[in-house]
Amino acid sequence: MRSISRQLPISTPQERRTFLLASAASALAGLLVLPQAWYLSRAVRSVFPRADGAHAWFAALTAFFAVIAARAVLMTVAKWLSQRFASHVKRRIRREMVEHMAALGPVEVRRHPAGAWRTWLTDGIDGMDAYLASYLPQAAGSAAVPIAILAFAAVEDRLTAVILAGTVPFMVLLLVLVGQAAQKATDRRFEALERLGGHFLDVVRGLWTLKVFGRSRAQVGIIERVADDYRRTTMKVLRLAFLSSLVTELFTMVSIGLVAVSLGIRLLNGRMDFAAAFVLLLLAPEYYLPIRNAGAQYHAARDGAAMLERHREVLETPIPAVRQRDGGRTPFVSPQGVAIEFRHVTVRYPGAEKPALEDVSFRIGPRELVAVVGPSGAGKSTLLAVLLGFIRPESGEVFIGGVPLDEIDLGAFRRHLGLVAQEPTWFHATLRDNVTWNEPRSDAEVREALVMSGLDHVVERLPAGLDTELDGERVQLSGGERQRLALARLVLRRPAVALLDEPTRSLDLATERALEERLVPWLRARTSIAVVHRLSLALAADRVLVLDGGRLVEQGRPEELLLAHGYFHAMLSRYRGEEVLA
Ligand SMILES: Nc1ncnc2c1ncn2[C@@H]1O[C@H](COP(=O)(O)OP(=O)(O)OP(=O)(O)O)[C@@H](O)[C@H]1O
Repeated sequence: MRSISRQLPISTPQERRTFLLASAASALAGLLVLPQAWYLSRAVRSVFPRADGAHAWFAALTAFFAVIAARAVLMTVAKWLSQRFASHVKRRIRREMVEHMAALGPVEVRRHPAGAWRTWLTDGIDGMDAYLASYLPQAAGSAAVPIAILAFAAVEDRLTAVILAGTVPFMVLLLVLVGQAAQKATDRRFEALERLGGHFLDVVRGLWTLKVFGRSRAQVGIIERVADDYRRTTMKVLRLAFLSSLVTELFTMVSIGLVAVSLGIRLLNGRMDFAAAFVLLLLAPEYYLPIRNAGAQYHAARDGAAMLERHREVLETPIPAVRQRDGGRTPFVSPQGVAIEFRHVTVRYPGAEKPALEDVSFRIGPRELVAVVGPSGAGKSTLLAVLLGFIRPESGEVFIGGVPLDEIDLGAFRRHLGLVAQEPTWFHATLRDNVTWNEPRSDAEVREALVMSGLDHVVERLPAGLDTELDGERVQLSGGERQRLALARLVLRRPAVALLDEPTRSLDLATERALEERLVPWLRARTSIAVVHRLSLALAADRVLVLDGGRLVEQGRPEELLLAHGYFHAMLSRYRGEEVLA
């Protein structure tokens, strides 16, 4: 439980204010139980004959109801403030995680499965309510009530104070023991929930492959197993939650019983005033209430704490490329591009033995189209990831316009970049918004981009043309159409540096050739790097970089490389053979 209190998720003054107010209101509502019990005992005593008379009875009862009303108001205020605090913290945590996720970039983000991200950002954060809105404010204000009751008992009746003080350590010890077991169980349950999210996502994404390979049933079996694991861990958590409730309830009953017996005996012997005994008897359950609440809510609170741990882990993951995010240097980039230089760059993915790029050096200038070729896994996409700032080299340096990439204001540099990724994405919006990114563009500009990318033929076939909603249900784009959409985006952006990762992979040969004819002059008008498997674009490039096993094994003009009869020549011979077969 101490570990939870150490992780107060407060980071803004507003959150601190709301939390303190909520805790104060909750503590005050708790403390009012003292006058409440006091006035009730006076009212009850006044009913007996020879007591203070009707007037005192009425006054005590009025005060009792006034205190109850004040408590109700304070509890409502405390609840409202706690909810406000919870929604502030949840909103901030969600924003911080999404912002950090965006800053980490795709390479780092993939270190956690997509399903885990989904679980954290939806169920995980929403599941923090019990922790943030109930557990924390109550826990912060709860110490005040038992201390006040103990002090009151010490003044009124020493023996009751001794019983109250003496029983608490046992209850805390029992709770700590159950809590330790519950911590492991709740953490396992949270992990099972993450796994479940991941497997569901795998099935939805990979249904084609799973069906064709006859693995969909097996996958359903896996989901059943994971779901069963989640069910079992949830049941274990619930068992422990019931156990901790049972332990605290039992112990509380025994302790209250002890207080009642000691008070009763002395009352019978006439050694104690009725009102004093009655008020202490009323206060005894309130004394144990915070511990009972802690026991009952511990498992829910642990879920919130587990989510907070994930939040901290994500925020502590260092952002790969950018050493200085704000106030970085801005290289001069002209519309014709910028000089990009790799000097002895070696890149290793976390945990990988072999580097993905090894001692790679080259230089590209403005108005130059460079094709990067090489077998699968050679490090071509990694080269682009380095340039985009998604992964940081282990050694060596990258210079943009003479400025080291590490010192660059990456946000400003990325505004000059355009990218056609290997698997282009589309968003739930109209085709026009997908091409323009919602930026105001003239019809002529959009038209030019459509023609250049070959997307115009696709638009003609769509029911509402450019205003067709891409919703994934009625209108879906094929792989080649998505690629053309990405190219249209690139052309419309007019970047100084164009990066393309297999831009024509899903296109048929005729479409590819037609596209290249239009695209190559455009690419040559800026700094362009195109990763290609299909080598016709490489033949049209100003220069070719050949990667193999992470090393830059050849570079030069395509005609020079062909004459050298090296890697590129061999690749081209194979490629031509495949093309003839195709
Ligand atoms: N996120 C990653 N984590 C760990 N290793 C990775 C990661 N991405 C790529 N690799 C490894 O780095 C090496 C280079 O991968 P990269 O994707 O750059 O190759 P590529 O030349 O683009 O391949 P392809 O042509 O198949 O796309 C490969 O061995 C790959 O397994």
